Amino acid sequence: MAKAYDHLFKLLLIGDSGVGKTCLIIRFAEDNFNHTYISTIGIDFKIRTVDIEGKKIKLQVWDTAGQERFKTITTAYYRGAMGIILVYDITDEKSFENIQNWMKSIKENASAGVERLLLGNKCDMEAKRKVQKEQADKLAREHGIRFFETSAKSSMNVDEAFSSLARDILLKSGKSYPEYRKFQERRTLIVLVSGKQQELVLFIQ
Ligand SMILES: Nc1nc2c(ncn2[C@@H]2O[C@H](COP(=O)(O)OP(=O)(O)OP(=O)(O)O)[C@@H](O)[C@H]2O)c(=O)[nH]1
Repeated sequence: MAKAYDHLFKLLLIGDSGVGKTCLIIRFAEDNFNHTYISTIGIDFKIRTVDIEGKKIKLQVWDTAGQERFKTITTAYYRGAMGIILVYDITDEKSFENIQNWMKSIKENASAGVERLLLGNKCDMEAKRKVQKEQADKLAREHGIRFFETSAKSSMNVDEAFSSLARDILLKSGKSYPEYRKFQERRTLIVLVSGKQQELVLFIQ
């Protein structure tokens, strides 16, 4: 039987508790929204397949708990992610300041070369805005990553954000390893060669 997708990309959402990570994933995967706040315990994932550049991309989107007490569990999932979405809440300045710490956590725990994306969520709450778009634009430019303001409630920019990350991963994998495009999945392992850390990339058919 033919495979239902051409590529499988694993994405991960991180950011402070309550910024809307779960709601963004539910909006993206199920086109739904709920006002009730149930804090994520540990980790969970949802799946949606999207069409990008004529390819079927299956996105496995992992949702992490923002609470500090789950940090050991959640950082263990960074290594397997090909794309990491950093989320803050535009009405919560602290969640924006903490993006620097989440960036640090990526550096310490994720694979080198992981694609990153910055999202300022809850942009439907303009009256309560605390973080200006220009501040986040500047931060994203400093880190060389894309930035969107989103609303899981109104669905503004949600599909666009996930698709742009998937497109960047697709382009990157095609550029770096053009002869391996036909393979379905890419896994990166960190191995020690003569005491030095090296990336070993496996292509799975
Ligand atoms: N107005 C508005 N509210 C939102 C939006 N996204 C999420 N919320 C609300 O914010 C609260 C927290 O959302 P969650 O998605 O559970 O937050 P989280 O980041 O997953 O939180 P943790 O699981 O604790 O890390 C809920 O009450 C949501 O209804 C949005 O775009 N706009």
